[in-house]
Amino acid sequence: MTTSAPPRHAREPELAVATTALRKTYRTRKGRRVAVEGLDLRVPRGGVHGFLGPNGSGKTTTIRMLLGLITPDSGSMTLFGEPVPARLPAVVDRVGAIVEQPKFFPAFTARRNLELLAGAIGAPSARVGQVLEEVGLGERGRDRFRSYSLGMKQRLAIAGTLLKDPELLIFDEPTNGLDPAGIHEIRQTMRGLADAGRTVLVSSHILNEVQQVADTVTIIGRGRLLAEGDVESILARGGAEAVRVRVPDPAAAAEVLVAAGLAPQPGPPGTVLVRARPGAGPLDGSVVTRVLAERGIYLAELVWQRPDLEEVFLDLTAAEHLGAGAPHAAPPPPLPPAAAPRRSGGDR
Ligand SMILES: Nc1ncnc2c1ncn2[C@@H]1O[C@H](COP(=O)(O)OP(=O)(O)OP(=O)(O)O)[C@@H](O)[C@H]1O
Repeated sequence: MTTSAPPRHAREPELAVATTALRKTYRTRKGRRVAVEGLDLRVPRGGVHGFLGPNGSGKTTTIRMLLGLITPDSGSMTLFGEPVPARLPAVVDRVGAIVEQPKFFPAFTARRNLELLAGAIGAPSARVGQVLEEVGLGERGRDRFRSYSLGMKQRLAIAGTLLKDPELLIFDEPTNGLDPAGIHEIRQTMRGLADAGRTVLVSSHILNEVQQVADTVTIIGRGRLLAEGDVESILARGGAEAVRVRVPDPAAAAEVLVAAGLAPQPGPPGTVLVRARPGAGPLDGSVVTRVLAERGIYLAELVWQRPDLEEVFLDLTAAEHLGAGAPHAAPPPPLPPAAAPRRSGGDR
């Protein structure tokens, strides 16, 4: 840890989590492997913050450093404006985390498992019923753990993190191994926790999965920051919207569209994807229909396609490889001040 200069975020208590120039390398047989490289992470208080990046991009390493489980090589970190790990004992009760799967006794009921956990961590046993309700397991608390679905097991793990009533929850890949129904349950649970005023920091390598529930996100690649901000503005940076048109002869349609100054690409069979040329302003769907109709090509279907976070990530990493959009050369737009914009509703 650097100690010379005070960390830039140390007095930003509106941020639940902040890291500055965080770096971590691991010693391997082939030398040092950089896991996290100069990472600035800023998680506003309130809402769901997606911490996104492909496998091996440094998410778990960052989370483990925040929780004091491993030590950074350099850089600084704060939780609620308090420098960690130095002040971790002062803030640890405000943080609940799932980094590895907690162990529960299969033959005991969910309620009994949580009572044992509460006793072990010094949480009041009266919280057990409340946290079961909070994760939607109030009706199933008397069932044995082994009878639970994977989604319910994961919700029970989340219930365990709530026993001390923390303000910040950190979940590392909580939907790994879950089926769509389980993923839906966890998303709804995270949304509910955020809507109740908590901050949820959730990591995932499936960007689009978190896109549906996150208010703000940080996207990393190879340990470096690629983008941060609210989901809408990151999607807006992700390149032009496109329309997908279904036509009898996609090749003929593509020629017409090129001649009209548009940028067609092959789409799924029988379709063409059309984007505006870079710098040509937003795409106008009526122009697409008109230029094709003028040449006797009539659309069977026109569908707007918005970029998603996966596409934004691919664009960002492609730009990085070309050296055009190196992550620190063009800093991302700042996060909105204080709490992230809230979205109402459950699963999205
Ligand atoms: N204990 C370790 N020793 C050596 N290298 C490690 C160790 N832990 C992680 N790494 C390496 O550090 C890099 C970042 O790993 P990390 O687990 O933090 O990424 P991640 O984004 O959480 O990935 P995943 O989604 O697969 O968990 C990877 O290249 C990984 O192989």
